Amino acid sequence: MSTIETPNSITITRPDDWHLHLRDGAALASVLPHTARQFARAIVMPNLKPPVTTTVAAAAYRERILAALPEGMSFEPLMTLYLTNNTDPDEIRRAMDSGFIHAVKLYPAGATTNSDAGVTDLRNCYKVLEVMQEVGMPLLVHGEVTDHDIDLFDREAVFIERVMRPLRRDLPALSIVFEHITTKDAAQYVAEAEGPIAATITAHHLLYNRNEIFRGGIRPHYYCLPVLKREEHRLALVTAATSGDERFFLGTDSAPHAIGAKESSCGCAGCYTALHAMELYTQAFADAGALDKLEAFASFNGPAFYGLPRNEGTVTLTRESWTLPATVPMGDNALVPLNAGERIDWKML
Ligand SMILES: NC(=O)N[C@@H](CC(=O)O)C(=O)O
Ligand SMILES: [Zn+2]
Ligand SMILES: [Zn+2]
Repeated sequence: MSTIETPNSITITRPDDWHLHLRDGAALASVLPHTARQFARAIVMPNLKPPVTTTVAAAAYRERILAALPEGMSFEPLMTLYLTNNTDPDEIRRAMDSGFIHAVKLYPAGATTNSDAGVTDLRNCYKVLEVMQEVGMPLLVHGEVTDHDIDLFDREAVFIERVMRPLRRDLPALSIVFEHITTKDAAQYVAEAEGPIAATITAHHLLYNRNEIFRGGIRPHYYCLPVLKREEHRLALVTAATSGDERFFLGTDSAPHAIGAKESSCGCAGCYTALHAMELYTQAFADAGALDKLEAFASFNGPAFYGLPRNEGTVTLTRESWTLPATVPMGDNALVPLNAGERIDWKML
């Protein structure tokens, strides 16, 4: 696997997205080609309504994804199950045996979009987590506490102390991905922890701090959860992503919401980056003078953690300015991508 790198062009092994929302139905059909153009595979989040809680439901969802894939495009959905207070330990064995389910997702109840069916107390799930540890099924974590007395910007740091440390003390061999980390606390925790732990990092958390949500007015398309943090946290994430540490890998958390659900008096959380994810990551790595570290982050570290082969083939990004559309179709509605109407400096061929 060779990396051909010049300041104006980079060719890397075809990357994967280790954290993605594809939704369902007409929305799925609209957004899937964007991801399939950029990535060979993606870990598909199970927070549908109702959530994907069984192997049977995940199999049906996987078929709907494959049926929505345009002719001539190749893409492999890596399915996940949504953990609830009532998940049956036997469901984990069925999921493992399926071969197409690669992880189980923990949403603390009320933490984010479609998390109402999530876990209210992780102690309800210990039998399930023990089976996951035994069979080698990774746990993916939306790492925020939801208690109302915790400041929104502290939710991830508090999660480390209250949930992550006790969980990993009790189940030290359970593989865990700390999803979409947003703080220096989480980056440091993952870098220093013992045992099988990794983290995904989004492009928007590498490029923006929380000022972006308020630049010249309130900008709902920059609102996601966990919310953008202070500059010192962004810098820590850039350091982690570009460090070469194989525990950190790419997960866009691209999260499509119809325009009206975002531009609202109570707008949904989620940034849509599936259209231009690799361009954004390349920008972040170029800004850090670390283009030589992009391939490991985007194409090697994720498969190594999940025990999957690296992809065949390559993609090339060149330094070429283009303008993001103002909107893109989403079923018979539309969504506003991150950076809508703005110029960006890299282009995937
Ligand atoms: N990241 C988000 O802000 N939103 C995600 C849910 C999630 O990943 O927490 C969504 O499904 O819309
Ligand atoms: Zn999340
Ligand atoms: Zn997500």
